Amino acid sequence: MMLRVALAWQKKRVGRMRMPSTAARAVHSLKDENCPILISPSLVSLDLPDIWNPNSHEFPSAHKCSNKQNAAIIDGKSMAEEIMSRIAFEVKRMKESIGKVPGLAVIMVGQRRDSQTYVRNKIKACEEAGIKSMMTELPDDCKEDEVLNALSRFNEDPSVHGILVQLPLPQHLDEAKILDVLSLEKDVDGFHPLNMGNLALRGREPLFIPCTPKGCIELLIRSGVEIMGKRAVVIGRSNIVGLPTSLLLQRHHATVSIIHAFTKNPEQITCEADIVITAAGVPNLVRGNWLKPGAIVIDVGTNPIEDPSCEHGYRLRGDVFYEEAVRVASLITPVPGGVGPMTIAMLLSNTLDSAKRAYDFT
Ligand SMILES: NC(=O)C1=CN([C@@H]2O[C@H](COP(=O)(O)OP(=O)(O)OC[C@H]3O[C@@H](n4cnc5c(N)ncnc54)[C@H](OP(=O)(O)O)[C@@H]3O)[C@@H](O)[C@H]2O)C=CC1
Ligand SMILES: Nc1nc(=O)c2c([nH]1)NC[C@@H]1CN(c3ccc(C(=O)N[C@@H](CCC(=O)O)C(=O)O)cc3)C=[N+]21
Repeated sequence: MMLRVALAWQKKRVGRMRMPSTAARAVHSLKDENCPILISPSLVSLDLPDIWNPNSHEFPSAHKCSNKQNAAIIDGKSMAEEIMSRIAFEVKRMKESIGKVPGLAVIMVGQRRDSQTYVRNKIKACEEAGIKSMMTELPDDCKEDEVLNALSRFNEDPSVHGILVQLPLPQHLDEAKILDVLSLEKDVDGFHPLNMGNLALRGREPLFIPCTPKGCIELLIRSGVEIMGKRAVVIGRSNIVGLPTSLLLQRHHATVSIIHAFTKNPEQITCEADIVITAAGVPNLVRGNWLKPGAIVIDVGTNPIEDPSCEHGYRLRGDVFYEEAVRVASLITPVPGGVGPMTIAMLLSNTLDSAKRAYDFT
């Protein structure tokens, strides 16, 4: 039987037809609620692991490989919707109380189709939450100075609280130089070297945690998974996903192994993991026999596979061979509908936090 891990109240929402968006719809129902938007604890509290004890996910002891689907599906889409509703509520409260709303600026260079889709999704999510969004689009062959100028304008604009430079940038642009210029206080992606460094250093706290890793942790915690003491494997070590995910898992006291393109026998390492987070960009890389029975699998991979029968001529596939993995794992995220929507929710959450910090609004 397929189980869906989602929040029960989501199904009970009323007034679906009248409100324009999911986020706006739930604003009314949240008026009296006073709980935090995200469940993951702040990094400061992680220095005191014994005070934090979430409900623990039970790992099945028996080997459960069969033809049946065993894993519960982590419903990232509805978890993200729930978070977005709370963000929309907070944005409304901010607007009513100080007459300001958070602002997110996006810089996009070039015409990559996947980047256009992601950016469009992010801007739509901002609209739904009442966050102001701005976008600068530059041509593929633009000069580095044009990007830096756009960045400086957003750095200085007090109505902008978050800046996102959509990656990857075209080859001729120096990504490191551009990210260095991004104001630390507006780095809602968490990619600035100081934010990344502070994520890595014990006793320090970054201003922002990168959205995809933060979304992965939030998915785990919302699904009742205890991370502390678990063996985790991260596949991929990129600056935007793999590396910060492994750092964040360590902050949560997991024992972390990192697999990359030069790792020998990755399946032997993955087989020992309680939690597997994949971000390799290789469709179907992780087969069912790479997984320990009962493992928890978070699939970040979002890989387009040509398919003329689909609306856009392609469909999305994760890094995990889903049909096999679902028979071995105990919990798994789908693609689409898993990490992707959560990444966007975390971006909006970081932008809201940034605006609250800028206006000293609690
Ligand atoms: N859902 C979401 O929110 C997001 C999804 N993504 C998706 O996640 C995936 C990864 O993205 P990103 O981190 O930017 O990708 P990168 O290409 O920057 O990094 C890929 C990483 O995977 C490693 N790798 C590549 N092939 C293999 C292999 N065969 N075995 C083991 N490791 C391998 C690489 O190793 P090495 O370092 O040795 O080269 C590298 O560290 C993509 O599918 C992307 O679309 C990305 C961001 C957000
Ligand atoms: N500065 C920067 N920050 C990023 O966070 C960043 C980036 N650059 N470059 C590219 C990657 C990729 N990424 C995704 C975001 C949402 C989905 C997402 O919403 N996916 C949907 C499907 C979307 C679709 O249908 O195409 C899902 O999985 O359900 C996917 C991928 C953020 N990235």
